[in-house]
Amino acid sequence: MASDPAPSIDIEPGTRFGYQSGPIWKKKSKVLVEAGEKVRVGPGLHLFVAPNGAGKTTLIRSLAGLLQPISGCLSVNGTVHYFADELRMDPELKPKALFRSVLGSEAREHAMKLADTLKLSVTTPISKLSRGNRQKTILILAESQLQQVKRSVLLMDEPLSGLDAETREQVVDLWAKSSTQVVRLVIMHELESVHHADSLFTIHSGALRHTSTKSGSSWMDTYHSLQK
Ligand SMILES: Nc1ncnc2c1ncn2[C@@H]1O[C@H](COP(=O)(O)OP(=O)(O)OP(=O)(O)O)[C@@H](O)[C@H]1O
Repeated sequence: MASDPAPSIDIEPGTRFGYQSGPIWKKKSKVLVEAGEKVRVGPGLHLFVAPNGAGKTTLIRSLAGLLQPISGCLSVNGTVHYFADELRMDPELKPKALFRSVLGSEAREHAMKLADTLKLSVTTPISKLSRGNRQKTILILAESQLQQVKRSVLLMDEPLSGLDAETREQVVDLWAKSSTQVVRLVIMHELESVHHADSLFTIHSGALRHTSTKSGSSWMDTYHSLQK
C-alpha cells in the first residue's frame, strides 16, 4: 500500500498576496507580496522574517485559506492548523478547560505535560494570563493538536513574542526534536534563539524570497543577505 505523501506547501511563480479594499461595487486589490519563483517546502521548520507591514500575516492567512490570493496558485497539502498572534477565546476560559474541550485524551495528557515544562498555570482564566503565558497556551495547543493528526501544516504568527528567553529556547528545542511529518511555518522577529531551521522566507520590496541554505553563520546573517 502506498504511504501518504509528506505534507507540503507549494506557491507557484506569479502568485500575488494582498487584500481588497473599498466598497463592494468598486473593490480594489492591493498587492503586498509576489512570488517570483516557485516555492516548495516540506516537513521541517521554516522561518518567516520580514519588516513590519511587509505582508507576512496576509501571506500566512492566505496559506491557511482565510484569504484568497489576488492571483496565481498555491496548494497546502496536509491538515492545516493556523494560530494567530493572540488567543481569541472567552476570557473566563482556563487553559485546562480549553485543552479539555478541543483535545482527545492522549493529546490532552501531552498538553498538561508541556504546560508543566513551560510553567503555565492551567487554572488561571485567559483574561488573567500575561501576554507570554497566553502565548504559551497557544503553543501548547498547537503542539498538542499535532499529536492527533498525522500530516500537518502548522502556520503560526509570532508565537515567540512575549516569551522570556528560557521559554523561547525550550520551544525552539521542542521544534527541533519534533515529528518529521509536520511542516512548521513560523513568523518571527527574534532569530537569536533559532540555531536549527530548514529554510527562511522573507519579503524584500514586495518580492517573496526563500532559501534553504544558511549563509554566514546564522539565520540572522541569512536574513540580512536576502534583504539586500
Ligand atoms: N484588509 C486590509 N485592509 C487594509 N489594510 C490592510 C488589510 N490587510 C492588511 N492591510 C495592511 O497591509 C499591510 C501588511 O499587513 P500584514 O499584517 O500582512 O503585515 P505583517 O508583515 O504581518 O506586519 P507585522 O510584522 O507588523 O505584524 C499593513 O500595512 C496592513 O495594515
